[in-house]
Amino acid sequence: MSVSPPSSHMPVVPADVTLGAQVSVGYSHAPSALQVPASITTRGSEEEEEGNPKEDDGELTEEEVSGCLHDLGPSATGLEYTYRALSIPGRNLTDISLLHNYVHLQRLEVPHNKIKDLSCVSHMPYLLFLDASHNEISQFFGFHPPKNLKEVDFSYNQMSEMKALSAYSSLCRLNLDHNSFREIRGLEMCSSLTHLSLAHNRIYQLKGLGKLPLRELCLRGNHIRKIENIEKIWTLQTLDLSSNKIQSLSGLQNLHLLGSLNLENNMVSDIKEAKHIHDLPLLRELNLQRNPVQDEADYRLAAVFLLQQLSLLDQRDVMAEEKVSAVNKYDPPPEVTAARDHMMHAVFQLRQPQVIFDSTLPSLNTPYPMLVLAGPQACGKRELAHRLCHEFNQFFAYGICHTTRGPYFGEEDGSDYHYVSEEQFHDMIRAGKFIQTIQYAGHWYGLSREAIEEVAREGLACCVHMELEGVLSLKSTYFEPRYVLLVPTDQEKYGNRLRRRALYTREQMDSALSRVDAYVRLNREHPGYFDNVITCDDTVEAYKTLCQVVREYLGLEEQGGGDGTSAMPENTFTGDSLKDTREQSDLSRNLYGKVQQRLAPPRSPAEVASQQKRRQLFREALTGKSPGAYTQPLNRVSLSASGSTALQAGQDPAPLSSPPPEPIENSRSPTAVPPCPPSGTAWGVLGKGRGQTSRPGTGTGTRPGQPERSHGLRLLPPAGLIPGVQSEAASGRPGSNAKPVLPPIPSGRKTATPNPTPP
Ligand SMILES: Nc1ncnc2c1ncn2[C@@H]1O[C@H](COP(=O)(O)OP(=O)(O)OP(=O)(O)O)[C@@H](O)[C@H]1O
Repeated sequence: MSVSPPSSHMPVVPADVTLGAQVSVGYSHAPSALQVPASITTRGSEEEEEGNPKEDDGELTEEEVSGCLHDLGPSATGLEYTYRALSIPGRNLTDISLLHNYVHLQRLEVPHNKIKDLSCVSHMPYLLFLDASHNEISQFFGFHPPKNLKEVDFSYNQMSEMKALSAYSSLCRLNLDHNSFREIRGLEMCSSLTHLSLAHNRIYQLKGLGKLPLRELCLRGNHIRKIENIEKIWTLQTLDLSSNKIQSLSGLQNLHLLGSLNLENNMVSDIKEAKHIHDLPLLRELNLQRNPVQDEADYRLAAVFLLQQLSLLDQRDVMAEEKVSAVNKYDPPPEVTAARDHMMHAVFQLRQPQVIFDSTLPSLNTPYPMLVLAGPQACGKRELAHRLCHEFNQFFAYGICHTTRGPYFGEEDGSDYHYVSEEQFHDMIRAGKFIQTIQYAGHWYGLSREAIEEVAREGLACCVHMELEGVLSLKSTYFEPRYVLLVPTDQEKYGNRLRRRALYTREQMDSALSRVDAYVRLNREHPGYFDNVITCDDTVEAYKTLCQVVREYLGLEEQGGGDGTSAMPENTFTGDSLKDTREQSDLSRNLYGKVQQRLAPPRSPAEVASQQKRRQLFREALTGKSPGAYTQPLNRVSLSASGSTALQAGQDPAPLSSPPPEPIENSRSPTAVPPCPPSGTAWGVLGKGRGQTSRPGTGTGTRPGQPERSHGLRLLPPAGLIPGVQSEAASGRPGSNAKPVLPPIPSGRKTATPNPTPP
């Protein structure tokens, strides 16, 4: 250990004499902790030795000091070794004036005494840390400022007024808890102040903090009603405003570094206040205990939802499951919405008497063909759907959804939508009428079974447009449409289109714009989720591409056709002759099959193999030895349909071998679909088409030369008439007798064909 050279003015006191066990190594020109006159420093011990203990008059003695010095090291000037810290807690000291001699002290701790006067600190220019808490000090910083003073604890004193601390530019931490301050002031120049605590004072207003570089601010237990004047304290990380009278969290929104906020025991009553701290990315801890907001139903879930960045709420960890539940409750992602939607409709359907939707039942071979145009609102998909259905009216018809929104100008009921009241819509949900629904921009939209069935009965593929959730929900059903995503890539153009419509609020437009990302993301993360993606910044271009895509689906290019109509030059069915009927049926069956095949999503090799196997089995059954074998598969098909119907009525399904009933006039009700007659002798039965209902995009009216379809029943040529029809047709629709004998396309779909003579 190096020792300072002895001074000529003042001898160094040997340690064992002056300071007992403490080592004396110091030297200074000014009196310091170590340069204590021996005569003084030994006084206490002499008195004790004489059995004359010093009276406790609250005056600090050299002896006490010598026993409480610590932290030996180089002085601030670096010229000598000194004790740099003095700690004398809880001695009932009232007078510490003696300490003015201890100029080298860097740390002074005199808590839990009865000190009123701290003027001795004026002589400690190197003081860095001062703890004078739990005393009786009434004067705020009543000493000349030690230039480098960094930390001061004046908590539990009797101070009531703050004064300017402009000379305390090094002050980092200031604890003024449990005093009687009413106002914060004088701190503006404390350019290093990072920690300030003024808990349990009488402060009624948040002010005087200017742009202090505070990282921690505690104002617990005051009378503050409003969070104000701290928006510029961008450095703030921890804020304790508990036990005040705060109602709103407004004023916190700019504190982007805030990580912990304690508002326990305040008057926050609305969880919506969380919006003010919603965007604070680093906020991890929030305490709102003992606020009226705690009484709100689902308070915690709502808070977790609004403040998903939190890891600790009301002193309880925020679990991952809580976050998931909260998000699913308040802003379910599309897949959750869709899953719920699907579950709801599945349950409501199950609760209804079983109905056979014969035209759209899933098929062993290919599913009912559908085309779904998906994309954000106003991307043009509705218009494209209409145009497509118009141009390709031999293949597609527009599936009319139901909605609770009112018609826009020019919209007619049954054209774009069926407009229904909210009550009607919910009645339909409860009646299990919908395949899927969506709540969008405050309105309900739903695709009903009947809407699809209506199109299917006409032998057409159903074309619908919908939002993402609709797609997700539809994917859970047995329908397997082709999905075409129409996505705007030019945000400005899309925004302009939304604006031009003058139908949407600002929020709706923002929401539509923001949803574009969801489509893009889904498409990126799940390649193949959509069968085609078409950019729709330019509607004309988008339509051209869509037509191209659809032609490819339909294989119309192969047939040398340009558009849908020209693709079928032979499409001249008159209905006059059996030959015509056969040819037309063959053609339309092929076309329909094509629509079906093309619109059905591609199958995996395993699926194809399985399908072939089933076909093979079916063929074997068809070419069986017994004469009845020919008709059995179809009978079985029809029986399964009618069996369901019979079961519903509490009857036994008809046995496979029993002769099928005569075809009956079809009613609109799918339950009325009769069992199929033996295919060798009878015709398949389809439900009633839309008849004369005018519908955009589908073409209306009866073709010249065709009989008016008054009964809504369509009979088709027996499958056996055309080579290969039986197996193809029959195998196509187990569980339904309708699909194998779908009507001719296009002309046959509008009218019933005459009942041909069975072979
Ligand atoms: N059954 C449904 N399922 C899912 N989404 C649907 C359904 N029916 C309609 N939608 C979609 O709901 C959104 C709102 O429909 P609406 O007709 O009110 O909007 P719009 O302003 O006319 O826009 P668009 O021109 O896209 O139809 C549209 O994106 C539409 O495609």
